[in-house]
Amino acid sequence: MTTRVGILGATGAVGQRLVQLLDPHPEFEIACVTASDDSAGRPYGEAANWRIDVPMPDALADLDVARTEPDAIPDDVPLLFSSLPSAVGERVEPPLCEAGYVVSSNSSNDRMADDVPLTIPEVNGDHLDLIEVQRDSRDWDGALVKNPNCSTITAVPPLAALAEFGLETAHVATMQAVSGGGYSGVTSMEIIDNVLPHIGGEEEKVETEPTKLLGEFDGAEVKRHEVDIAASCNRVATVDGHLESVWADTREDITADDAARAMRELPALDLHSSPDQFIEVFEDPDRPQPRLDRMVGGGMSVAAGGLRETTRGVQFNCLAHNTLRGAAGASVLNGELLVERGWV
Ligand SMILES: NC(=O)C1=CN([C@@H]2O[C@H](COP(=O)(O)OP(=O)(O)OC[C@H]3O[C@@H](n4cnc5c(N)ncnc54)[C@H](OP(=O)(O)O)[C@@H]3O)[C@@H](O)[C@H]2O)C=CC1
Ligand SMILES: N[C@@H](CC(=O)OP(=O)(O)O)C(=O)O
Repeated sequence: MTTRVGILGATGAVGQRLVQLLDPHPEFEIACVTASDDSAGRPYGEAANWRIDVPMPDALADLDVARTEPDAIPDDVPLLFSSLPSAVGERVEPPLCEAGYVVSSNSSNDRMADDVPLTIPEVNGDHLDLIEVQRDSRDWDGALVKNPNCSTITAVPPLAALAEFGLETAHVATMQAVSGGGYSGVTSMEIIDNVLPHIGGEEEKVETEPTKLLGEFDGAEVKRHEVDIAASCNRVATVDGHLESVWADTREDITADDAARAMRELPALDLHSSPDQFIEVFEDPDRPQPRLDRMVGGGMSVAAGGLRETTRGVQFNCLAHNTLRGAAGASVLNGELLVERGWV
């Protein structure tokens, strides 16, 4: 049996990726797409300025875009995937949850709220049980679940693998693709022949979101992990795929081989969008690279490489496709887990 789903912000960069992933999905059926009032009432094929490298699904082109509010969304669509600007998400997601919809959201609003699960299914899928606490405290029939920032999603899986060695601190320097800023986020005059050494708010997210993701849920709250993270976030002239250099310090002695083994052994899940190998570890020191490796595991694996020992731990590079594993794919995976665990 398929679950009817809606996509909020379906005309945007991440929304189009959601359409790409959900249209052929065997467990979900796209029943509703929403966007701003400028797009509402128009067929999706006309409202969406389609820019990804697969054709727009025929079935979507004639579907009318709905307004992004509870009254405009059919009652028999229990699960909504949200890729709205965060200020819009902050305003519209809670009323939708109150109205009974389960919202799997990419947007950064409410990620760090104590009663909102922030999940990467392979790392902390058990945090979904926080929905019980959320429903009690907010008196909602629906639920709000978030996936992390795309740079956070890239660094956290390898760090989760290193947790067994007593992860104490991490320094992260990102090289982020232009698609992370959305279609009109970075102009060609800004980025060609250039690197932009600042992405507003990104460093704070990379420094704080991992403490929640790597934290322990005790049935009532998530006890934050004590890892101390410092980040420097940079925009580079790649289209897709965030590459990051990470220095991780551990309490216990660790070799590069120990780290590679721990990363390779972090289990994948058996969900439709799960890659076979969650972290793909490269031996070749000049991999992973964005153009060559962003599609490992269908764009859903995290790639790591360049592992070497330092005086206090290990250094490595890691990479994930920012609009697949880092955004739309992350939300779809959360949606699959929500259904599997009976929250939808
Ligand atoms: N790009 C990326 O790699 C990542 C993005 N994200 C997050 O995902 C979200 C979407 O990003 P992205 O797709 O790049 O953004 P876009 O600007 O490309 O798309 C925004 C979407 O939201 C809709 N929208 C805008 N304003 C409103 C409104 N007032 N009411 C209802 N709908 C509205 C737009 O509709 P319309 O077309 O009608 O304007 C469009 O569908 C953001 O929160 C972003 O931070 C997260 C991780 C990675
Ligand atoms: N800021 C990220 C993308 C993004 O939208 O992040 P967030 O989901 O935290 O707002 C980037 O530019 O690559």
